Amino acid sequence: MTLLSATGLQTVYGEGCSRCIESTGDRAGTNQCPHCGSVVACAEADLSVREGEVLGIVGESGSGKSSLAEQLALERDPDATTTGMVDYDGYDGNLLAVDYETRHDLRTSDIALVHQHIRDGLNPEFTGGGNVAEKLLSAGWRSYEDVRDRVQELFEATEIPVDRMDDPTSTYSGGMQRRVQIARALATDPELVVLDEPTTGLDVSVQARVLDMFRQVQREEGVACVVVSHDLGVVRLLADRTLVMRHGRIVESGLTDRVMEDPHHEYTQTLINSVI
Ligand SMILES: Nc1ncnc2c1ncn2[C@@H]1O[C@H](COP(=O)(O)OP(=O)(O)OP(=O)(O)O)[C@@H](O)[C@H]1O
Repeated sequence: MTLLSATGLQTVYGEGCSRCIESTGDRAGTNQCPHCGSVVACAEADLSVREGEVLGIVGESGSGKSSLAEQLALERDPDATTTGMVDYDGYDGNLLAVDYETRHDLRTSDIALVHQHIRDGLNPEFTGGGNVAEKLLSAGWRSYEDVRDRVQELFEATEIPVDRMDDPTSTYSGGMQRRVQIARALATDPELVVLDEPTTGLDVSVQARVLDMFRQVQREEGVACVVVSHDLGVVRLLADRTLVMRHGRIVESGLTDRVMEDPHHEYTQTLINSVI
């Protein structure tokens, strides 16, 4: 069943003009409007995410992946530069237009974002356990025992040593901090997790372990996920379906195996050839 479906997602940085959309994108070969200089980070983006599925979004740096992901994770305030329609199972109307309180509730309980940069997602001065507990407290959990038990459960699931729970997050390794971000994202049993560049800043061997852990937890929990990465290997490992972005547009989409083995778009072929 479809959990989320989005149509016409668009983020423009700058004033924008009536010619921005026609003058940018894959055919134009740029995401910058030659008439007004605004950057069309993403436009005309339609996508859907089914319950429990992993959707990958891949593309080179600047192709608009994070801008799209931020919209899906309700990170951007709706304004003239961020438009589109998001239908979310169980909610009436456009999710991008909900009031502040509903947005806060959704982000606390239903839709979680794992930020690309660890500094954006965690407070380094809090303990690792505290960073996860904070999410539970903001969702209304009040019992100290329940919070502590849940944090311990999440530490175990994400393979963080439980005996480090009360140490400051700043003393954790990069891989452990990424795991704390994931534990925090999963804390309230969300239906959708958006992971933005989950391997940024991690050594290759640590990347593999974090991705394996995430794949296992994602399957066990049955949580739907949008994974954004410039790294085809990450998307190939995690995603059931994949979207390819270029110059702010989705240029190809399909089952991940099909996209990787029989890419239709010239740009996807180049991306794949560049890593073989
Ligand atoms: N706050 C901003 N102001 C102006 N332009 C921006 C802003 N944020 C992003 N952009 C531009 O929007 C375009 C898309 O950026 P975005 O971060 O969404 O791409 P990305 O594919 O996620 O790239 P990366 O992998 O490097 O994060 C880029 O050209 C970027 O320079």
